[in-house]
Amino acid sequence: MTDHSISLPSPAKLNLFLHITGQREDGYHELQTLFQFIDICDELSFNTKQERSITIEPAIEGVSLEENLIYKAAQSLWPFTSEQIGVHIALTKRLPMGGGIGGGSSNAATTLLALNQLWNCNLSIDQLADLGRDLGADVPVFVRGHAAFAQGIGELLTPVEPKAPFYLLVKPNCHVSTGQIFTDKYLTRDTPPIRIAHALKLGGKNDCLEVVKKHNPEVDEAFRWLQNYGDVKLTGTGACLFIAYDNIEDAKRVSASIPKKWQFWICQGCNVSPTHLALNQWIKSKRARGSIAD
Ligand SMILES: C[C@](O)(CO)[C@H](O)COP(=O)(O)OP(=O)(O)OC[C@H]1O[C@@H](n2ccc(N)nc2=O)[C@H](O)[C@@H]1O
Ligand SMILES: Nc1ncnc2c1ncn2[C@@H]1O[C@H](COP(=O)(O)OP(=O)(O)OP(=O)(O)O)[C@@H](O)[C@H]1O
Repeated sequence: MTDHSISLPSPAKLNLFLHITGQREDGYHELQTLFQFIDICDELSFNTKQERSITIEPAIEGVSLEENLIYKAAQSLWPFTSEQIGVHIALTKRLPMGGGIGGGSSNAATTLLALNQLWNCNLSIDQLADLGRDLGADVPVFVRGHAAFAQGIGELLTPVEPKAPFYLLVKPNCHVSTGQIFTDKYLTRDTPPIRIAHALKLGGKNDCLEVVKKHNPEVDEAFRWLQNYGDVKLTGTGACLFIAYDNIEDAKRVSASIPKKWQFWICQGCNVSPTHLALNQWIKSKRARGSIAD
């Protein structure tokens, strides 16, 4: 890595619970959720160039360049750059899309954090989180880079330190439409609000689960299979399901018999985002080379 290039991991997140406490006039839902990162990551490599263009390789199947959240995030920083700077971004995609683990939002946040450095935009984390909010409800937590209790429509974040167990994460073979879940008239929308201390101690449930299972029989099937092996949870609006284990061997034992049709990962919760750990390392070595004043 040089002053003109950086490679960063872009992690997934889990919603350890997700309560819907109401709905606003504009249709958006008021939530309470607990975000924790996990150590499965996409990888993004950024190389600046002396022409004003943003290129991404490889393209994501089914997503045009202009729709790619990486492109949108880079574009949102244009107003804070000089005319003659651009970027080429190499993407290694590992996170499944539409699984409720926030890969697109994470990629957007990683791009904001990287280009803020490489393009010398000098924006604060608050400013980057504000830009991120316009790209997706989950972008700000990835920008801030700490596990958080979220309220409002997901934008009011309080950093927290939940336990960081191992997780068995399973992806049923289907793609859940977030819009379809949030517009279902039978969605639970009146869970009473809880306090942070309660959330950390006792956790909660995912109010989307029943509606997600109803629209996606494959989630229902995977949920019933996993129920034999622990306390199964849905992340976001799915389709991914997870079980927490204190011991990695337990996760491995269950994973050995998972039906072949479902993808799975064994991972660990992280309360600090791997993106921030790598970025701080890069800033430190840049300082050591004398390129940034303390
Ligand atoms: C449910 C979560 O996964 C929890 O982490 C996220 O809040 C959803 O994140 P996302 O997919 O990035 O969501 P967005 O792209 O911002 O919104 C997708 C759609 O979900 C609905 N939506 C989203 C967030 C929210 N608090 N209320 C909503 O009703 C809206 O219909 C919106 O059009
Ligand atoms: N860089 C990107 N990576 C993944 N998806 C992207 C990206 N850019 C745009 N998208 C679009 O965003 C959609 C949602 O992607 P994402 O991986 O964030 O879903 P998700 O895991 O369900 O997230 P969430 O929990 O935020 O709902 C994808 O189906 C895709 O059409």
